[in-house]
Amino acid sequence: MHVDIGAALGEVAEPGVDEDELDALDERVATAHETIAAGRENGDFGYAALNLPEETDPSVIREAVEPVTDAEYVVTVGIGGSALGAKTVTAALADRPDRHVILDNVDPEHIERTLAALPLEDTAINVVSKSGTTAETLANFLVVRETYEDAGVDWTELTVVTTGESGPLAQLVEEHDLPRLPVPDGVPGRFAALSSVGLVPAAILDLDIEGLLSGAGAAADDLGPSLYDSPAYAYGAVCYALEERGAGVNAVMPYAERLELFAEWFAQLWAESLGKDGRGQTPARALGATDQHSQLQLYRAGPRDKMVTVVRPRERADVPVPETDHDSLSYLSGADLGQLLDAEYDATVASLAQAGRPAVEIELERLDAEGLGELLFAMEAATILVGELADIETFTQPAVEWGKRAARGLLSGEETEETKTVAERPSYRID
Ligand SMILES: O=P(O)(O)OC[C@H]1O[C@](O)(CO)[C@@H](O)[C@@H]1O
Repeated sequence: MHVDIGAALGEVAEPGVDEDELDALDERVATAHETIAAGRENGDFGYAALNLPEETDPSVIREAVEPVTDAEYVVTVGIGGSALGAKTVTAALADRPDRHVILDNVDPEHIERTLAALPLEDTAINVVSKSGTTAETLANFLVVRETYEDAGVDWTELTVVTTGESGPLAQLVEEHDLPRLPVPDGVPGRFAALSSVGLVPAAILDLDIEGLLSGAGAAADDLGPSLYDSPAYAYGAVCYALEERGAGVNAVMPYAERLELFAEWFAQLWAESLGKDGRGQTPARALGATDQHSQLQLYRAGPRDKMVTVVRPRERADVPVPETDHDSLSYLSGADLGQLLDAEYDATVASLAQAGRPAVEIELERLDAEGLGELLFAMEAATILVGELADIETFTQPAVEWGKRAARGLLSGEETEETKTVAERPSYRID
């Protein structure tokens, strides 16, 4: 994996990072790296996530899912970090990503329609919750369980659970003697893709989870005291510097359909880790080349409040564009779709630079298990670095708790501070 920051430098972009500022940043990266390395060494909360490539044992995951590896489909019941990593991995690596169905919302129509379309007897159930208490996950699991029971399908034979040792989900595991995989200690959900939290569906679909972990391990080896030698830190440091200079939005635009969900996974990682103390870049999800035809106008001619992160694999499938005798289409003849997509990528980066808008390029040799592992790990390390440079608490998400308490209170009918505030919330209806 390599990172190209050329289109984010000060002589090209506004906001931009001047080369002499990079040296000053690099000194701070060296200090931050020391903290990160010490945190990894001690297995400290959050930093421990960067030890997962070594500590995750794929054979343990394969053993736990062995009873369900002949399932045609797998349905994941989880939300946030307990779903995004898993769906990113199968979307990127599976030949048939449709075999992995995700229930990471509680929309009744969607749940009903999704379950109705699944051959339940041939669908494994992957339930994931670090806390074991998340309302959406537990509600969906109860609905899934009842749906299987109503269909006369023994869900206990098809279920694998990843959760902690306590909580209602752990109790269900005990009650029904379900196979349980642990959540890694000291790792926030959004940083847990490289563990059983993110790898169970990939193992059930027999994807290369070993390659994924070794790719992540290679990225871990790249971490060092200088941004000039570590693509992950270079990405993080430049994002931090651009945010400091007004780029409050980070539009993540992979040029590969198989990486569309990567942008969704990144959005949680970036927002929930760095959205603190009144700061934090807003991650915007886009897809190249599709969103050139929807968002690029804004990225190139809108407010100078954003940066664009483009991602591409260099190796692509070969789908030639058929010859045609239309002169106006002669420029397409002989090309293949991959060449067209890469031309679009290069043109978009150049068009942003030409308009003085900052962009950072992330390139993988190829989008295989190793490449994806490297990318996921590098983005986690970049996030942790930004947290160090911004001096914020990267690994918690206190701001999400109020809403959870309010929703729980509304459902239980309990009158709480939160439910009172909900009842009194501002309203100015226009019908
Ligand atoms: O894995 P759990 O505990 O069900 O939490 C799911 C998600 O909810 C959050 O806690 C936010 O509400 C995320 O940080 C987490 O990834």
